[in-house]
Amino acid sequence: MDDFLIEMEGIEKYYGKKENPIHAIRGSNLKICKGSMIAIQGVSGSGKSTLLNILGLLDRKSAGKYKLFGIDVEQLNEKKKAEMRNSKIGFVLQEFALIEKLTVMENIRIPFSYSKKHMKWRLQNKIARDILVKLGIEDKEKELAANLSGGQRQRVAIARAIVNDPELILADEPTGALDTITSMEIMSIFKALNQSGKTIIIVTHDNEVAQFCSKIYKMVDGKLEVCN
Ligand SMILES: Nc1ncnc2c1ncn2[C@@H]1O[C@H](COP(=O)(O)OP(=O)(O)OP(=O)(O)O)[C@@H](O)[C@H]1O
Repeated sequence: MDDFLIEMEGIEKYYGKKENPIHAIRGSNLKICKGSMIAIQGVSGSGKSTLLNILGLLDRKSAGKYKLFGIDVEQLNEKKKAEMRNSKIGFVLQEFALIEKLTVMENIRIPFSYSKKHMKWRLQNKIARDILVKLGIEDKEKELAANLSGGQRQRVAIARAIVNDPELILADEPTGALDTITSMEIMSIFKALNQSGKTIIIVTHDNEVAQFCSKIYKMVDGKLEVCN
C-alpha cells in the first residue's frame, strides 16, 4: 500500500467577495508519497502559491478533501494546525524573509523559540551548527543576515526550515533570485535532504530546477496537471 503524506481531492479555493470571487484553485487533486520530491510549475497567477499555502496549513481551502500525514485537516483546530506546522513542516517561502538585523545563528534559532522551548540552549546550538556545516555556511554563524549574498541567504533560509527536522519541506521559488550555478548548488542541497528522507515540494518557474524532482506538475488556471 502506498504511504501517502499528502492526499488532496477536489480542492477549490476562492478569494474575495461572494458576489465576485476569484477562483484560484479549481478541483485540484494531489497525492504525494512519503520521501518524494516534486515540482509545481505554471505561469504567474495560476495558483501555485495558493496551493502551497493550503498544503502548509497557512491558508484554508474553500472545498475538497485534504489529508496531511494521514489526518483530515478539517479535524484540526487552529492550535493543532500551528503545532503541525511548527513541528512537521519546514517552509522556504518568499515572504518569510530573513531578519536582516539578526545574525545567521539568531535567524536559524527562530523556530526553536516556538517549538522546542524545552530543549537545552546548548543542544539547540549544536543542532543549528551541524546544519550550518552541512550547508557550507558555518563560517557565517555570527554574520548579520544583511551582509550575506543571495546564495548564502537561501542557505540560511533552508537551514531555518530544517532546524526542527520537519518531515515535509515546502519551497516557493527557492532559486528565484539566484544565478544558475548557485541555483544548482541549492538544488543539490534539496536533493540531499530528499535522499535523507524528507518529502519536498518545490514551486518553480525554472525547468532546470524542476528536473531535480521525480515528478513535475503544472498548474493551469488553478488546476493541477501531471507533466511526467
Ligand atoms: N490573498 C489574496 N486575495 C485575493 N486574491 C488572491 C490572493 N492571493 C492570490 N490571489 C489571486 O489568486 C490567483 C492565484 O494567485 P497565486 O499567487 O496563487 O499564483 P501563483 O501561480 O503563485 O503566481 P506567481 O507565480 O506570480 O507567484 C491570482 O489571480 C491572484 O491574484
